[in-house]
Amino acid sequence: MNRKLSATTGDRIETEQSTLYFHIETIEVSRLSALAFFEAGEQSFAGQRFFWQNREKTFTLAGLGHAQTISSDAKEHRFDDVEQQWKKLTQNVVNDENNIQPILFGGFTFDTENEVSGEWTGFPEAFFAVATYQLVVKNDQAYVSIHLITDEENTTEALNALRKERDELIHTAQVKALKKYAKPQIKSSYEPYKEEYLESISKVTSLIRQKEADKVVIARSLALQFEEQVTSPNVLSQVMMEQPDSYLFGLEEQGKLFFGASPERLVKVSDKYAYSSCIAGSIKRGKTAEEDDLLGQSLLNDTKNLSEHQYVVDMILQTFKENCASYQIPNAPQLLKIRDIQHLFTPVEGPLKEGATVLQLVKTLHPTPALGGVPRMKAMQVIREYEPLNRGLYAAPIGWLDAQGNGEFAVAIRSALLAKDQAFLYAGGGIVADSQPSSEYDETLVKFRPMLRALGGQLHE
Ligand SMILES: C=C(O[C@H]1C=CC=C(C(=O)O)[C@@H]1O)C(=O)O
Ligand SMILES: [Mg+2]
Repeated sequence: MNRKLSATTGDRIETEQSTLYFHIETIEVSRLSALAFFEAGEQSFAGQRFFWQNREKTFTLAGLGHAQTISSDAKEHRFDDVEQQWKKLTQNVVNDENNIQPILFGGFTFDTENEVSGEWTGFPEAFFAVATYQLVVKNDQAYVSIHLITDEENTTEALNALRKERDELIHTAQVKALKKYAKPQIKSSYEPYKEEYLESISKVTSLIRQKEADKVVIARSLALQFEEQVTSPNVLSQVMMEQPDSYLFGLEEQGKLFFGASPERLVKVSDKYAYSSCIAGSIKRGKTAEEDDLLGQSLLNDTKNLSEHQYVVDMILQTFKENCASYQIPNAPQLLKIRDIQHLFTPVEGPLKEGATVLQLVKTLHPTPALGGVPRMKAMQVIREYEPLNRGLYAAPIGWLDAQGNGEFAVAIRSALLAKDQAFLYAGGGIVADSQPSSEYDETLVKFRPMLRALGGQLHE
């Protein structure tokens, strides 16, 4: 039985031009798979959906349709712009008894100065949405909210139509459940600018040896052509089955799906307490438990990887020192093992100072030296000069926030852009003074694996 939890009569939103009303109605639903709900929107909402699950699998979010979108092309001010627009929209939204409230989900681009055209052309520098139908699954409870933002005062008819559609979506998700998808069939694949990439690693390494920068992350892409168009629920269901220890995300925009399985938290804020993770330095998984352990031990003692890692720790720690009343950080990295790769990992946490918000932390942290480099501005210039790629949303913050100041952003790595019958996969690595082109190339192959497997690719050793 679905239980009605709460409904608002329409919170007023005063803007310069008009008065808007934000209607929210939430029901609790027994048994609902978030991915089946996402799939139920295939007919009516393809292109206007999102999906998110945290690493711990304790919070899952699916959104169908756009009650409102917030986008920004305000360059480096895009973080503030999104924050202000969201504050305005939720100025009168109050918390309901189960702490279910409207969520804003979306992502930022990696670099607003990148003008390389290609698969990302048309994407705004920040793109966020409040779903018309929002599903939140937490503590094993599922909640579906209707969001209606309108300037009409009389909304009885519109709300009734939305309720009817909501019930159909829930019914479809519960009765049909999730399809068993066959893996996509790849017709061909190629590695754009492979030679340029290898050359860029040598050049960037020599720049670093000449002390022009300390560390720069260089990325590349892998392009796939499929036999047929591939759908969003198909790839998300593959990723969900195959990548249990990662953040899972999918965001539809411009007729494409940006999706991935990232191990890396940029920042989480929960009840004014902040968490981040320093993740940099990598080695493959072993074929046996013994080999895996040996590889892990060698990573923990490898000077090149430890130096890649330390730049990230120093920068994130600095941000926590500035924004938190106190902080906690272990004094040596530990191993983070995910299906295809092991990383050096150092968690950081602390209570936020007054006035620090999740989006302000995202703004300050992006890009960490795990994705950009040190010094930040110099590294960005080097990336623009040597990387023939537009990263789009790859390596950038993706996640959600609510009106109460809670939220979580992952770094969108181990990710790909699905464009109908094509996909573009992205991977990079931290270049430091003693980097070698061939081993950096091999590291990107390992980092392509999660998305390549989900997309039906052959995984070579
Ligand atoms: C840039 C990526 O990974 C970063 C995160 C963890 C480890 C990294 C490394 O060891 O190079 C990278 O800094 C990527 O996966 O595309
Ligand atoms: Mg590396």
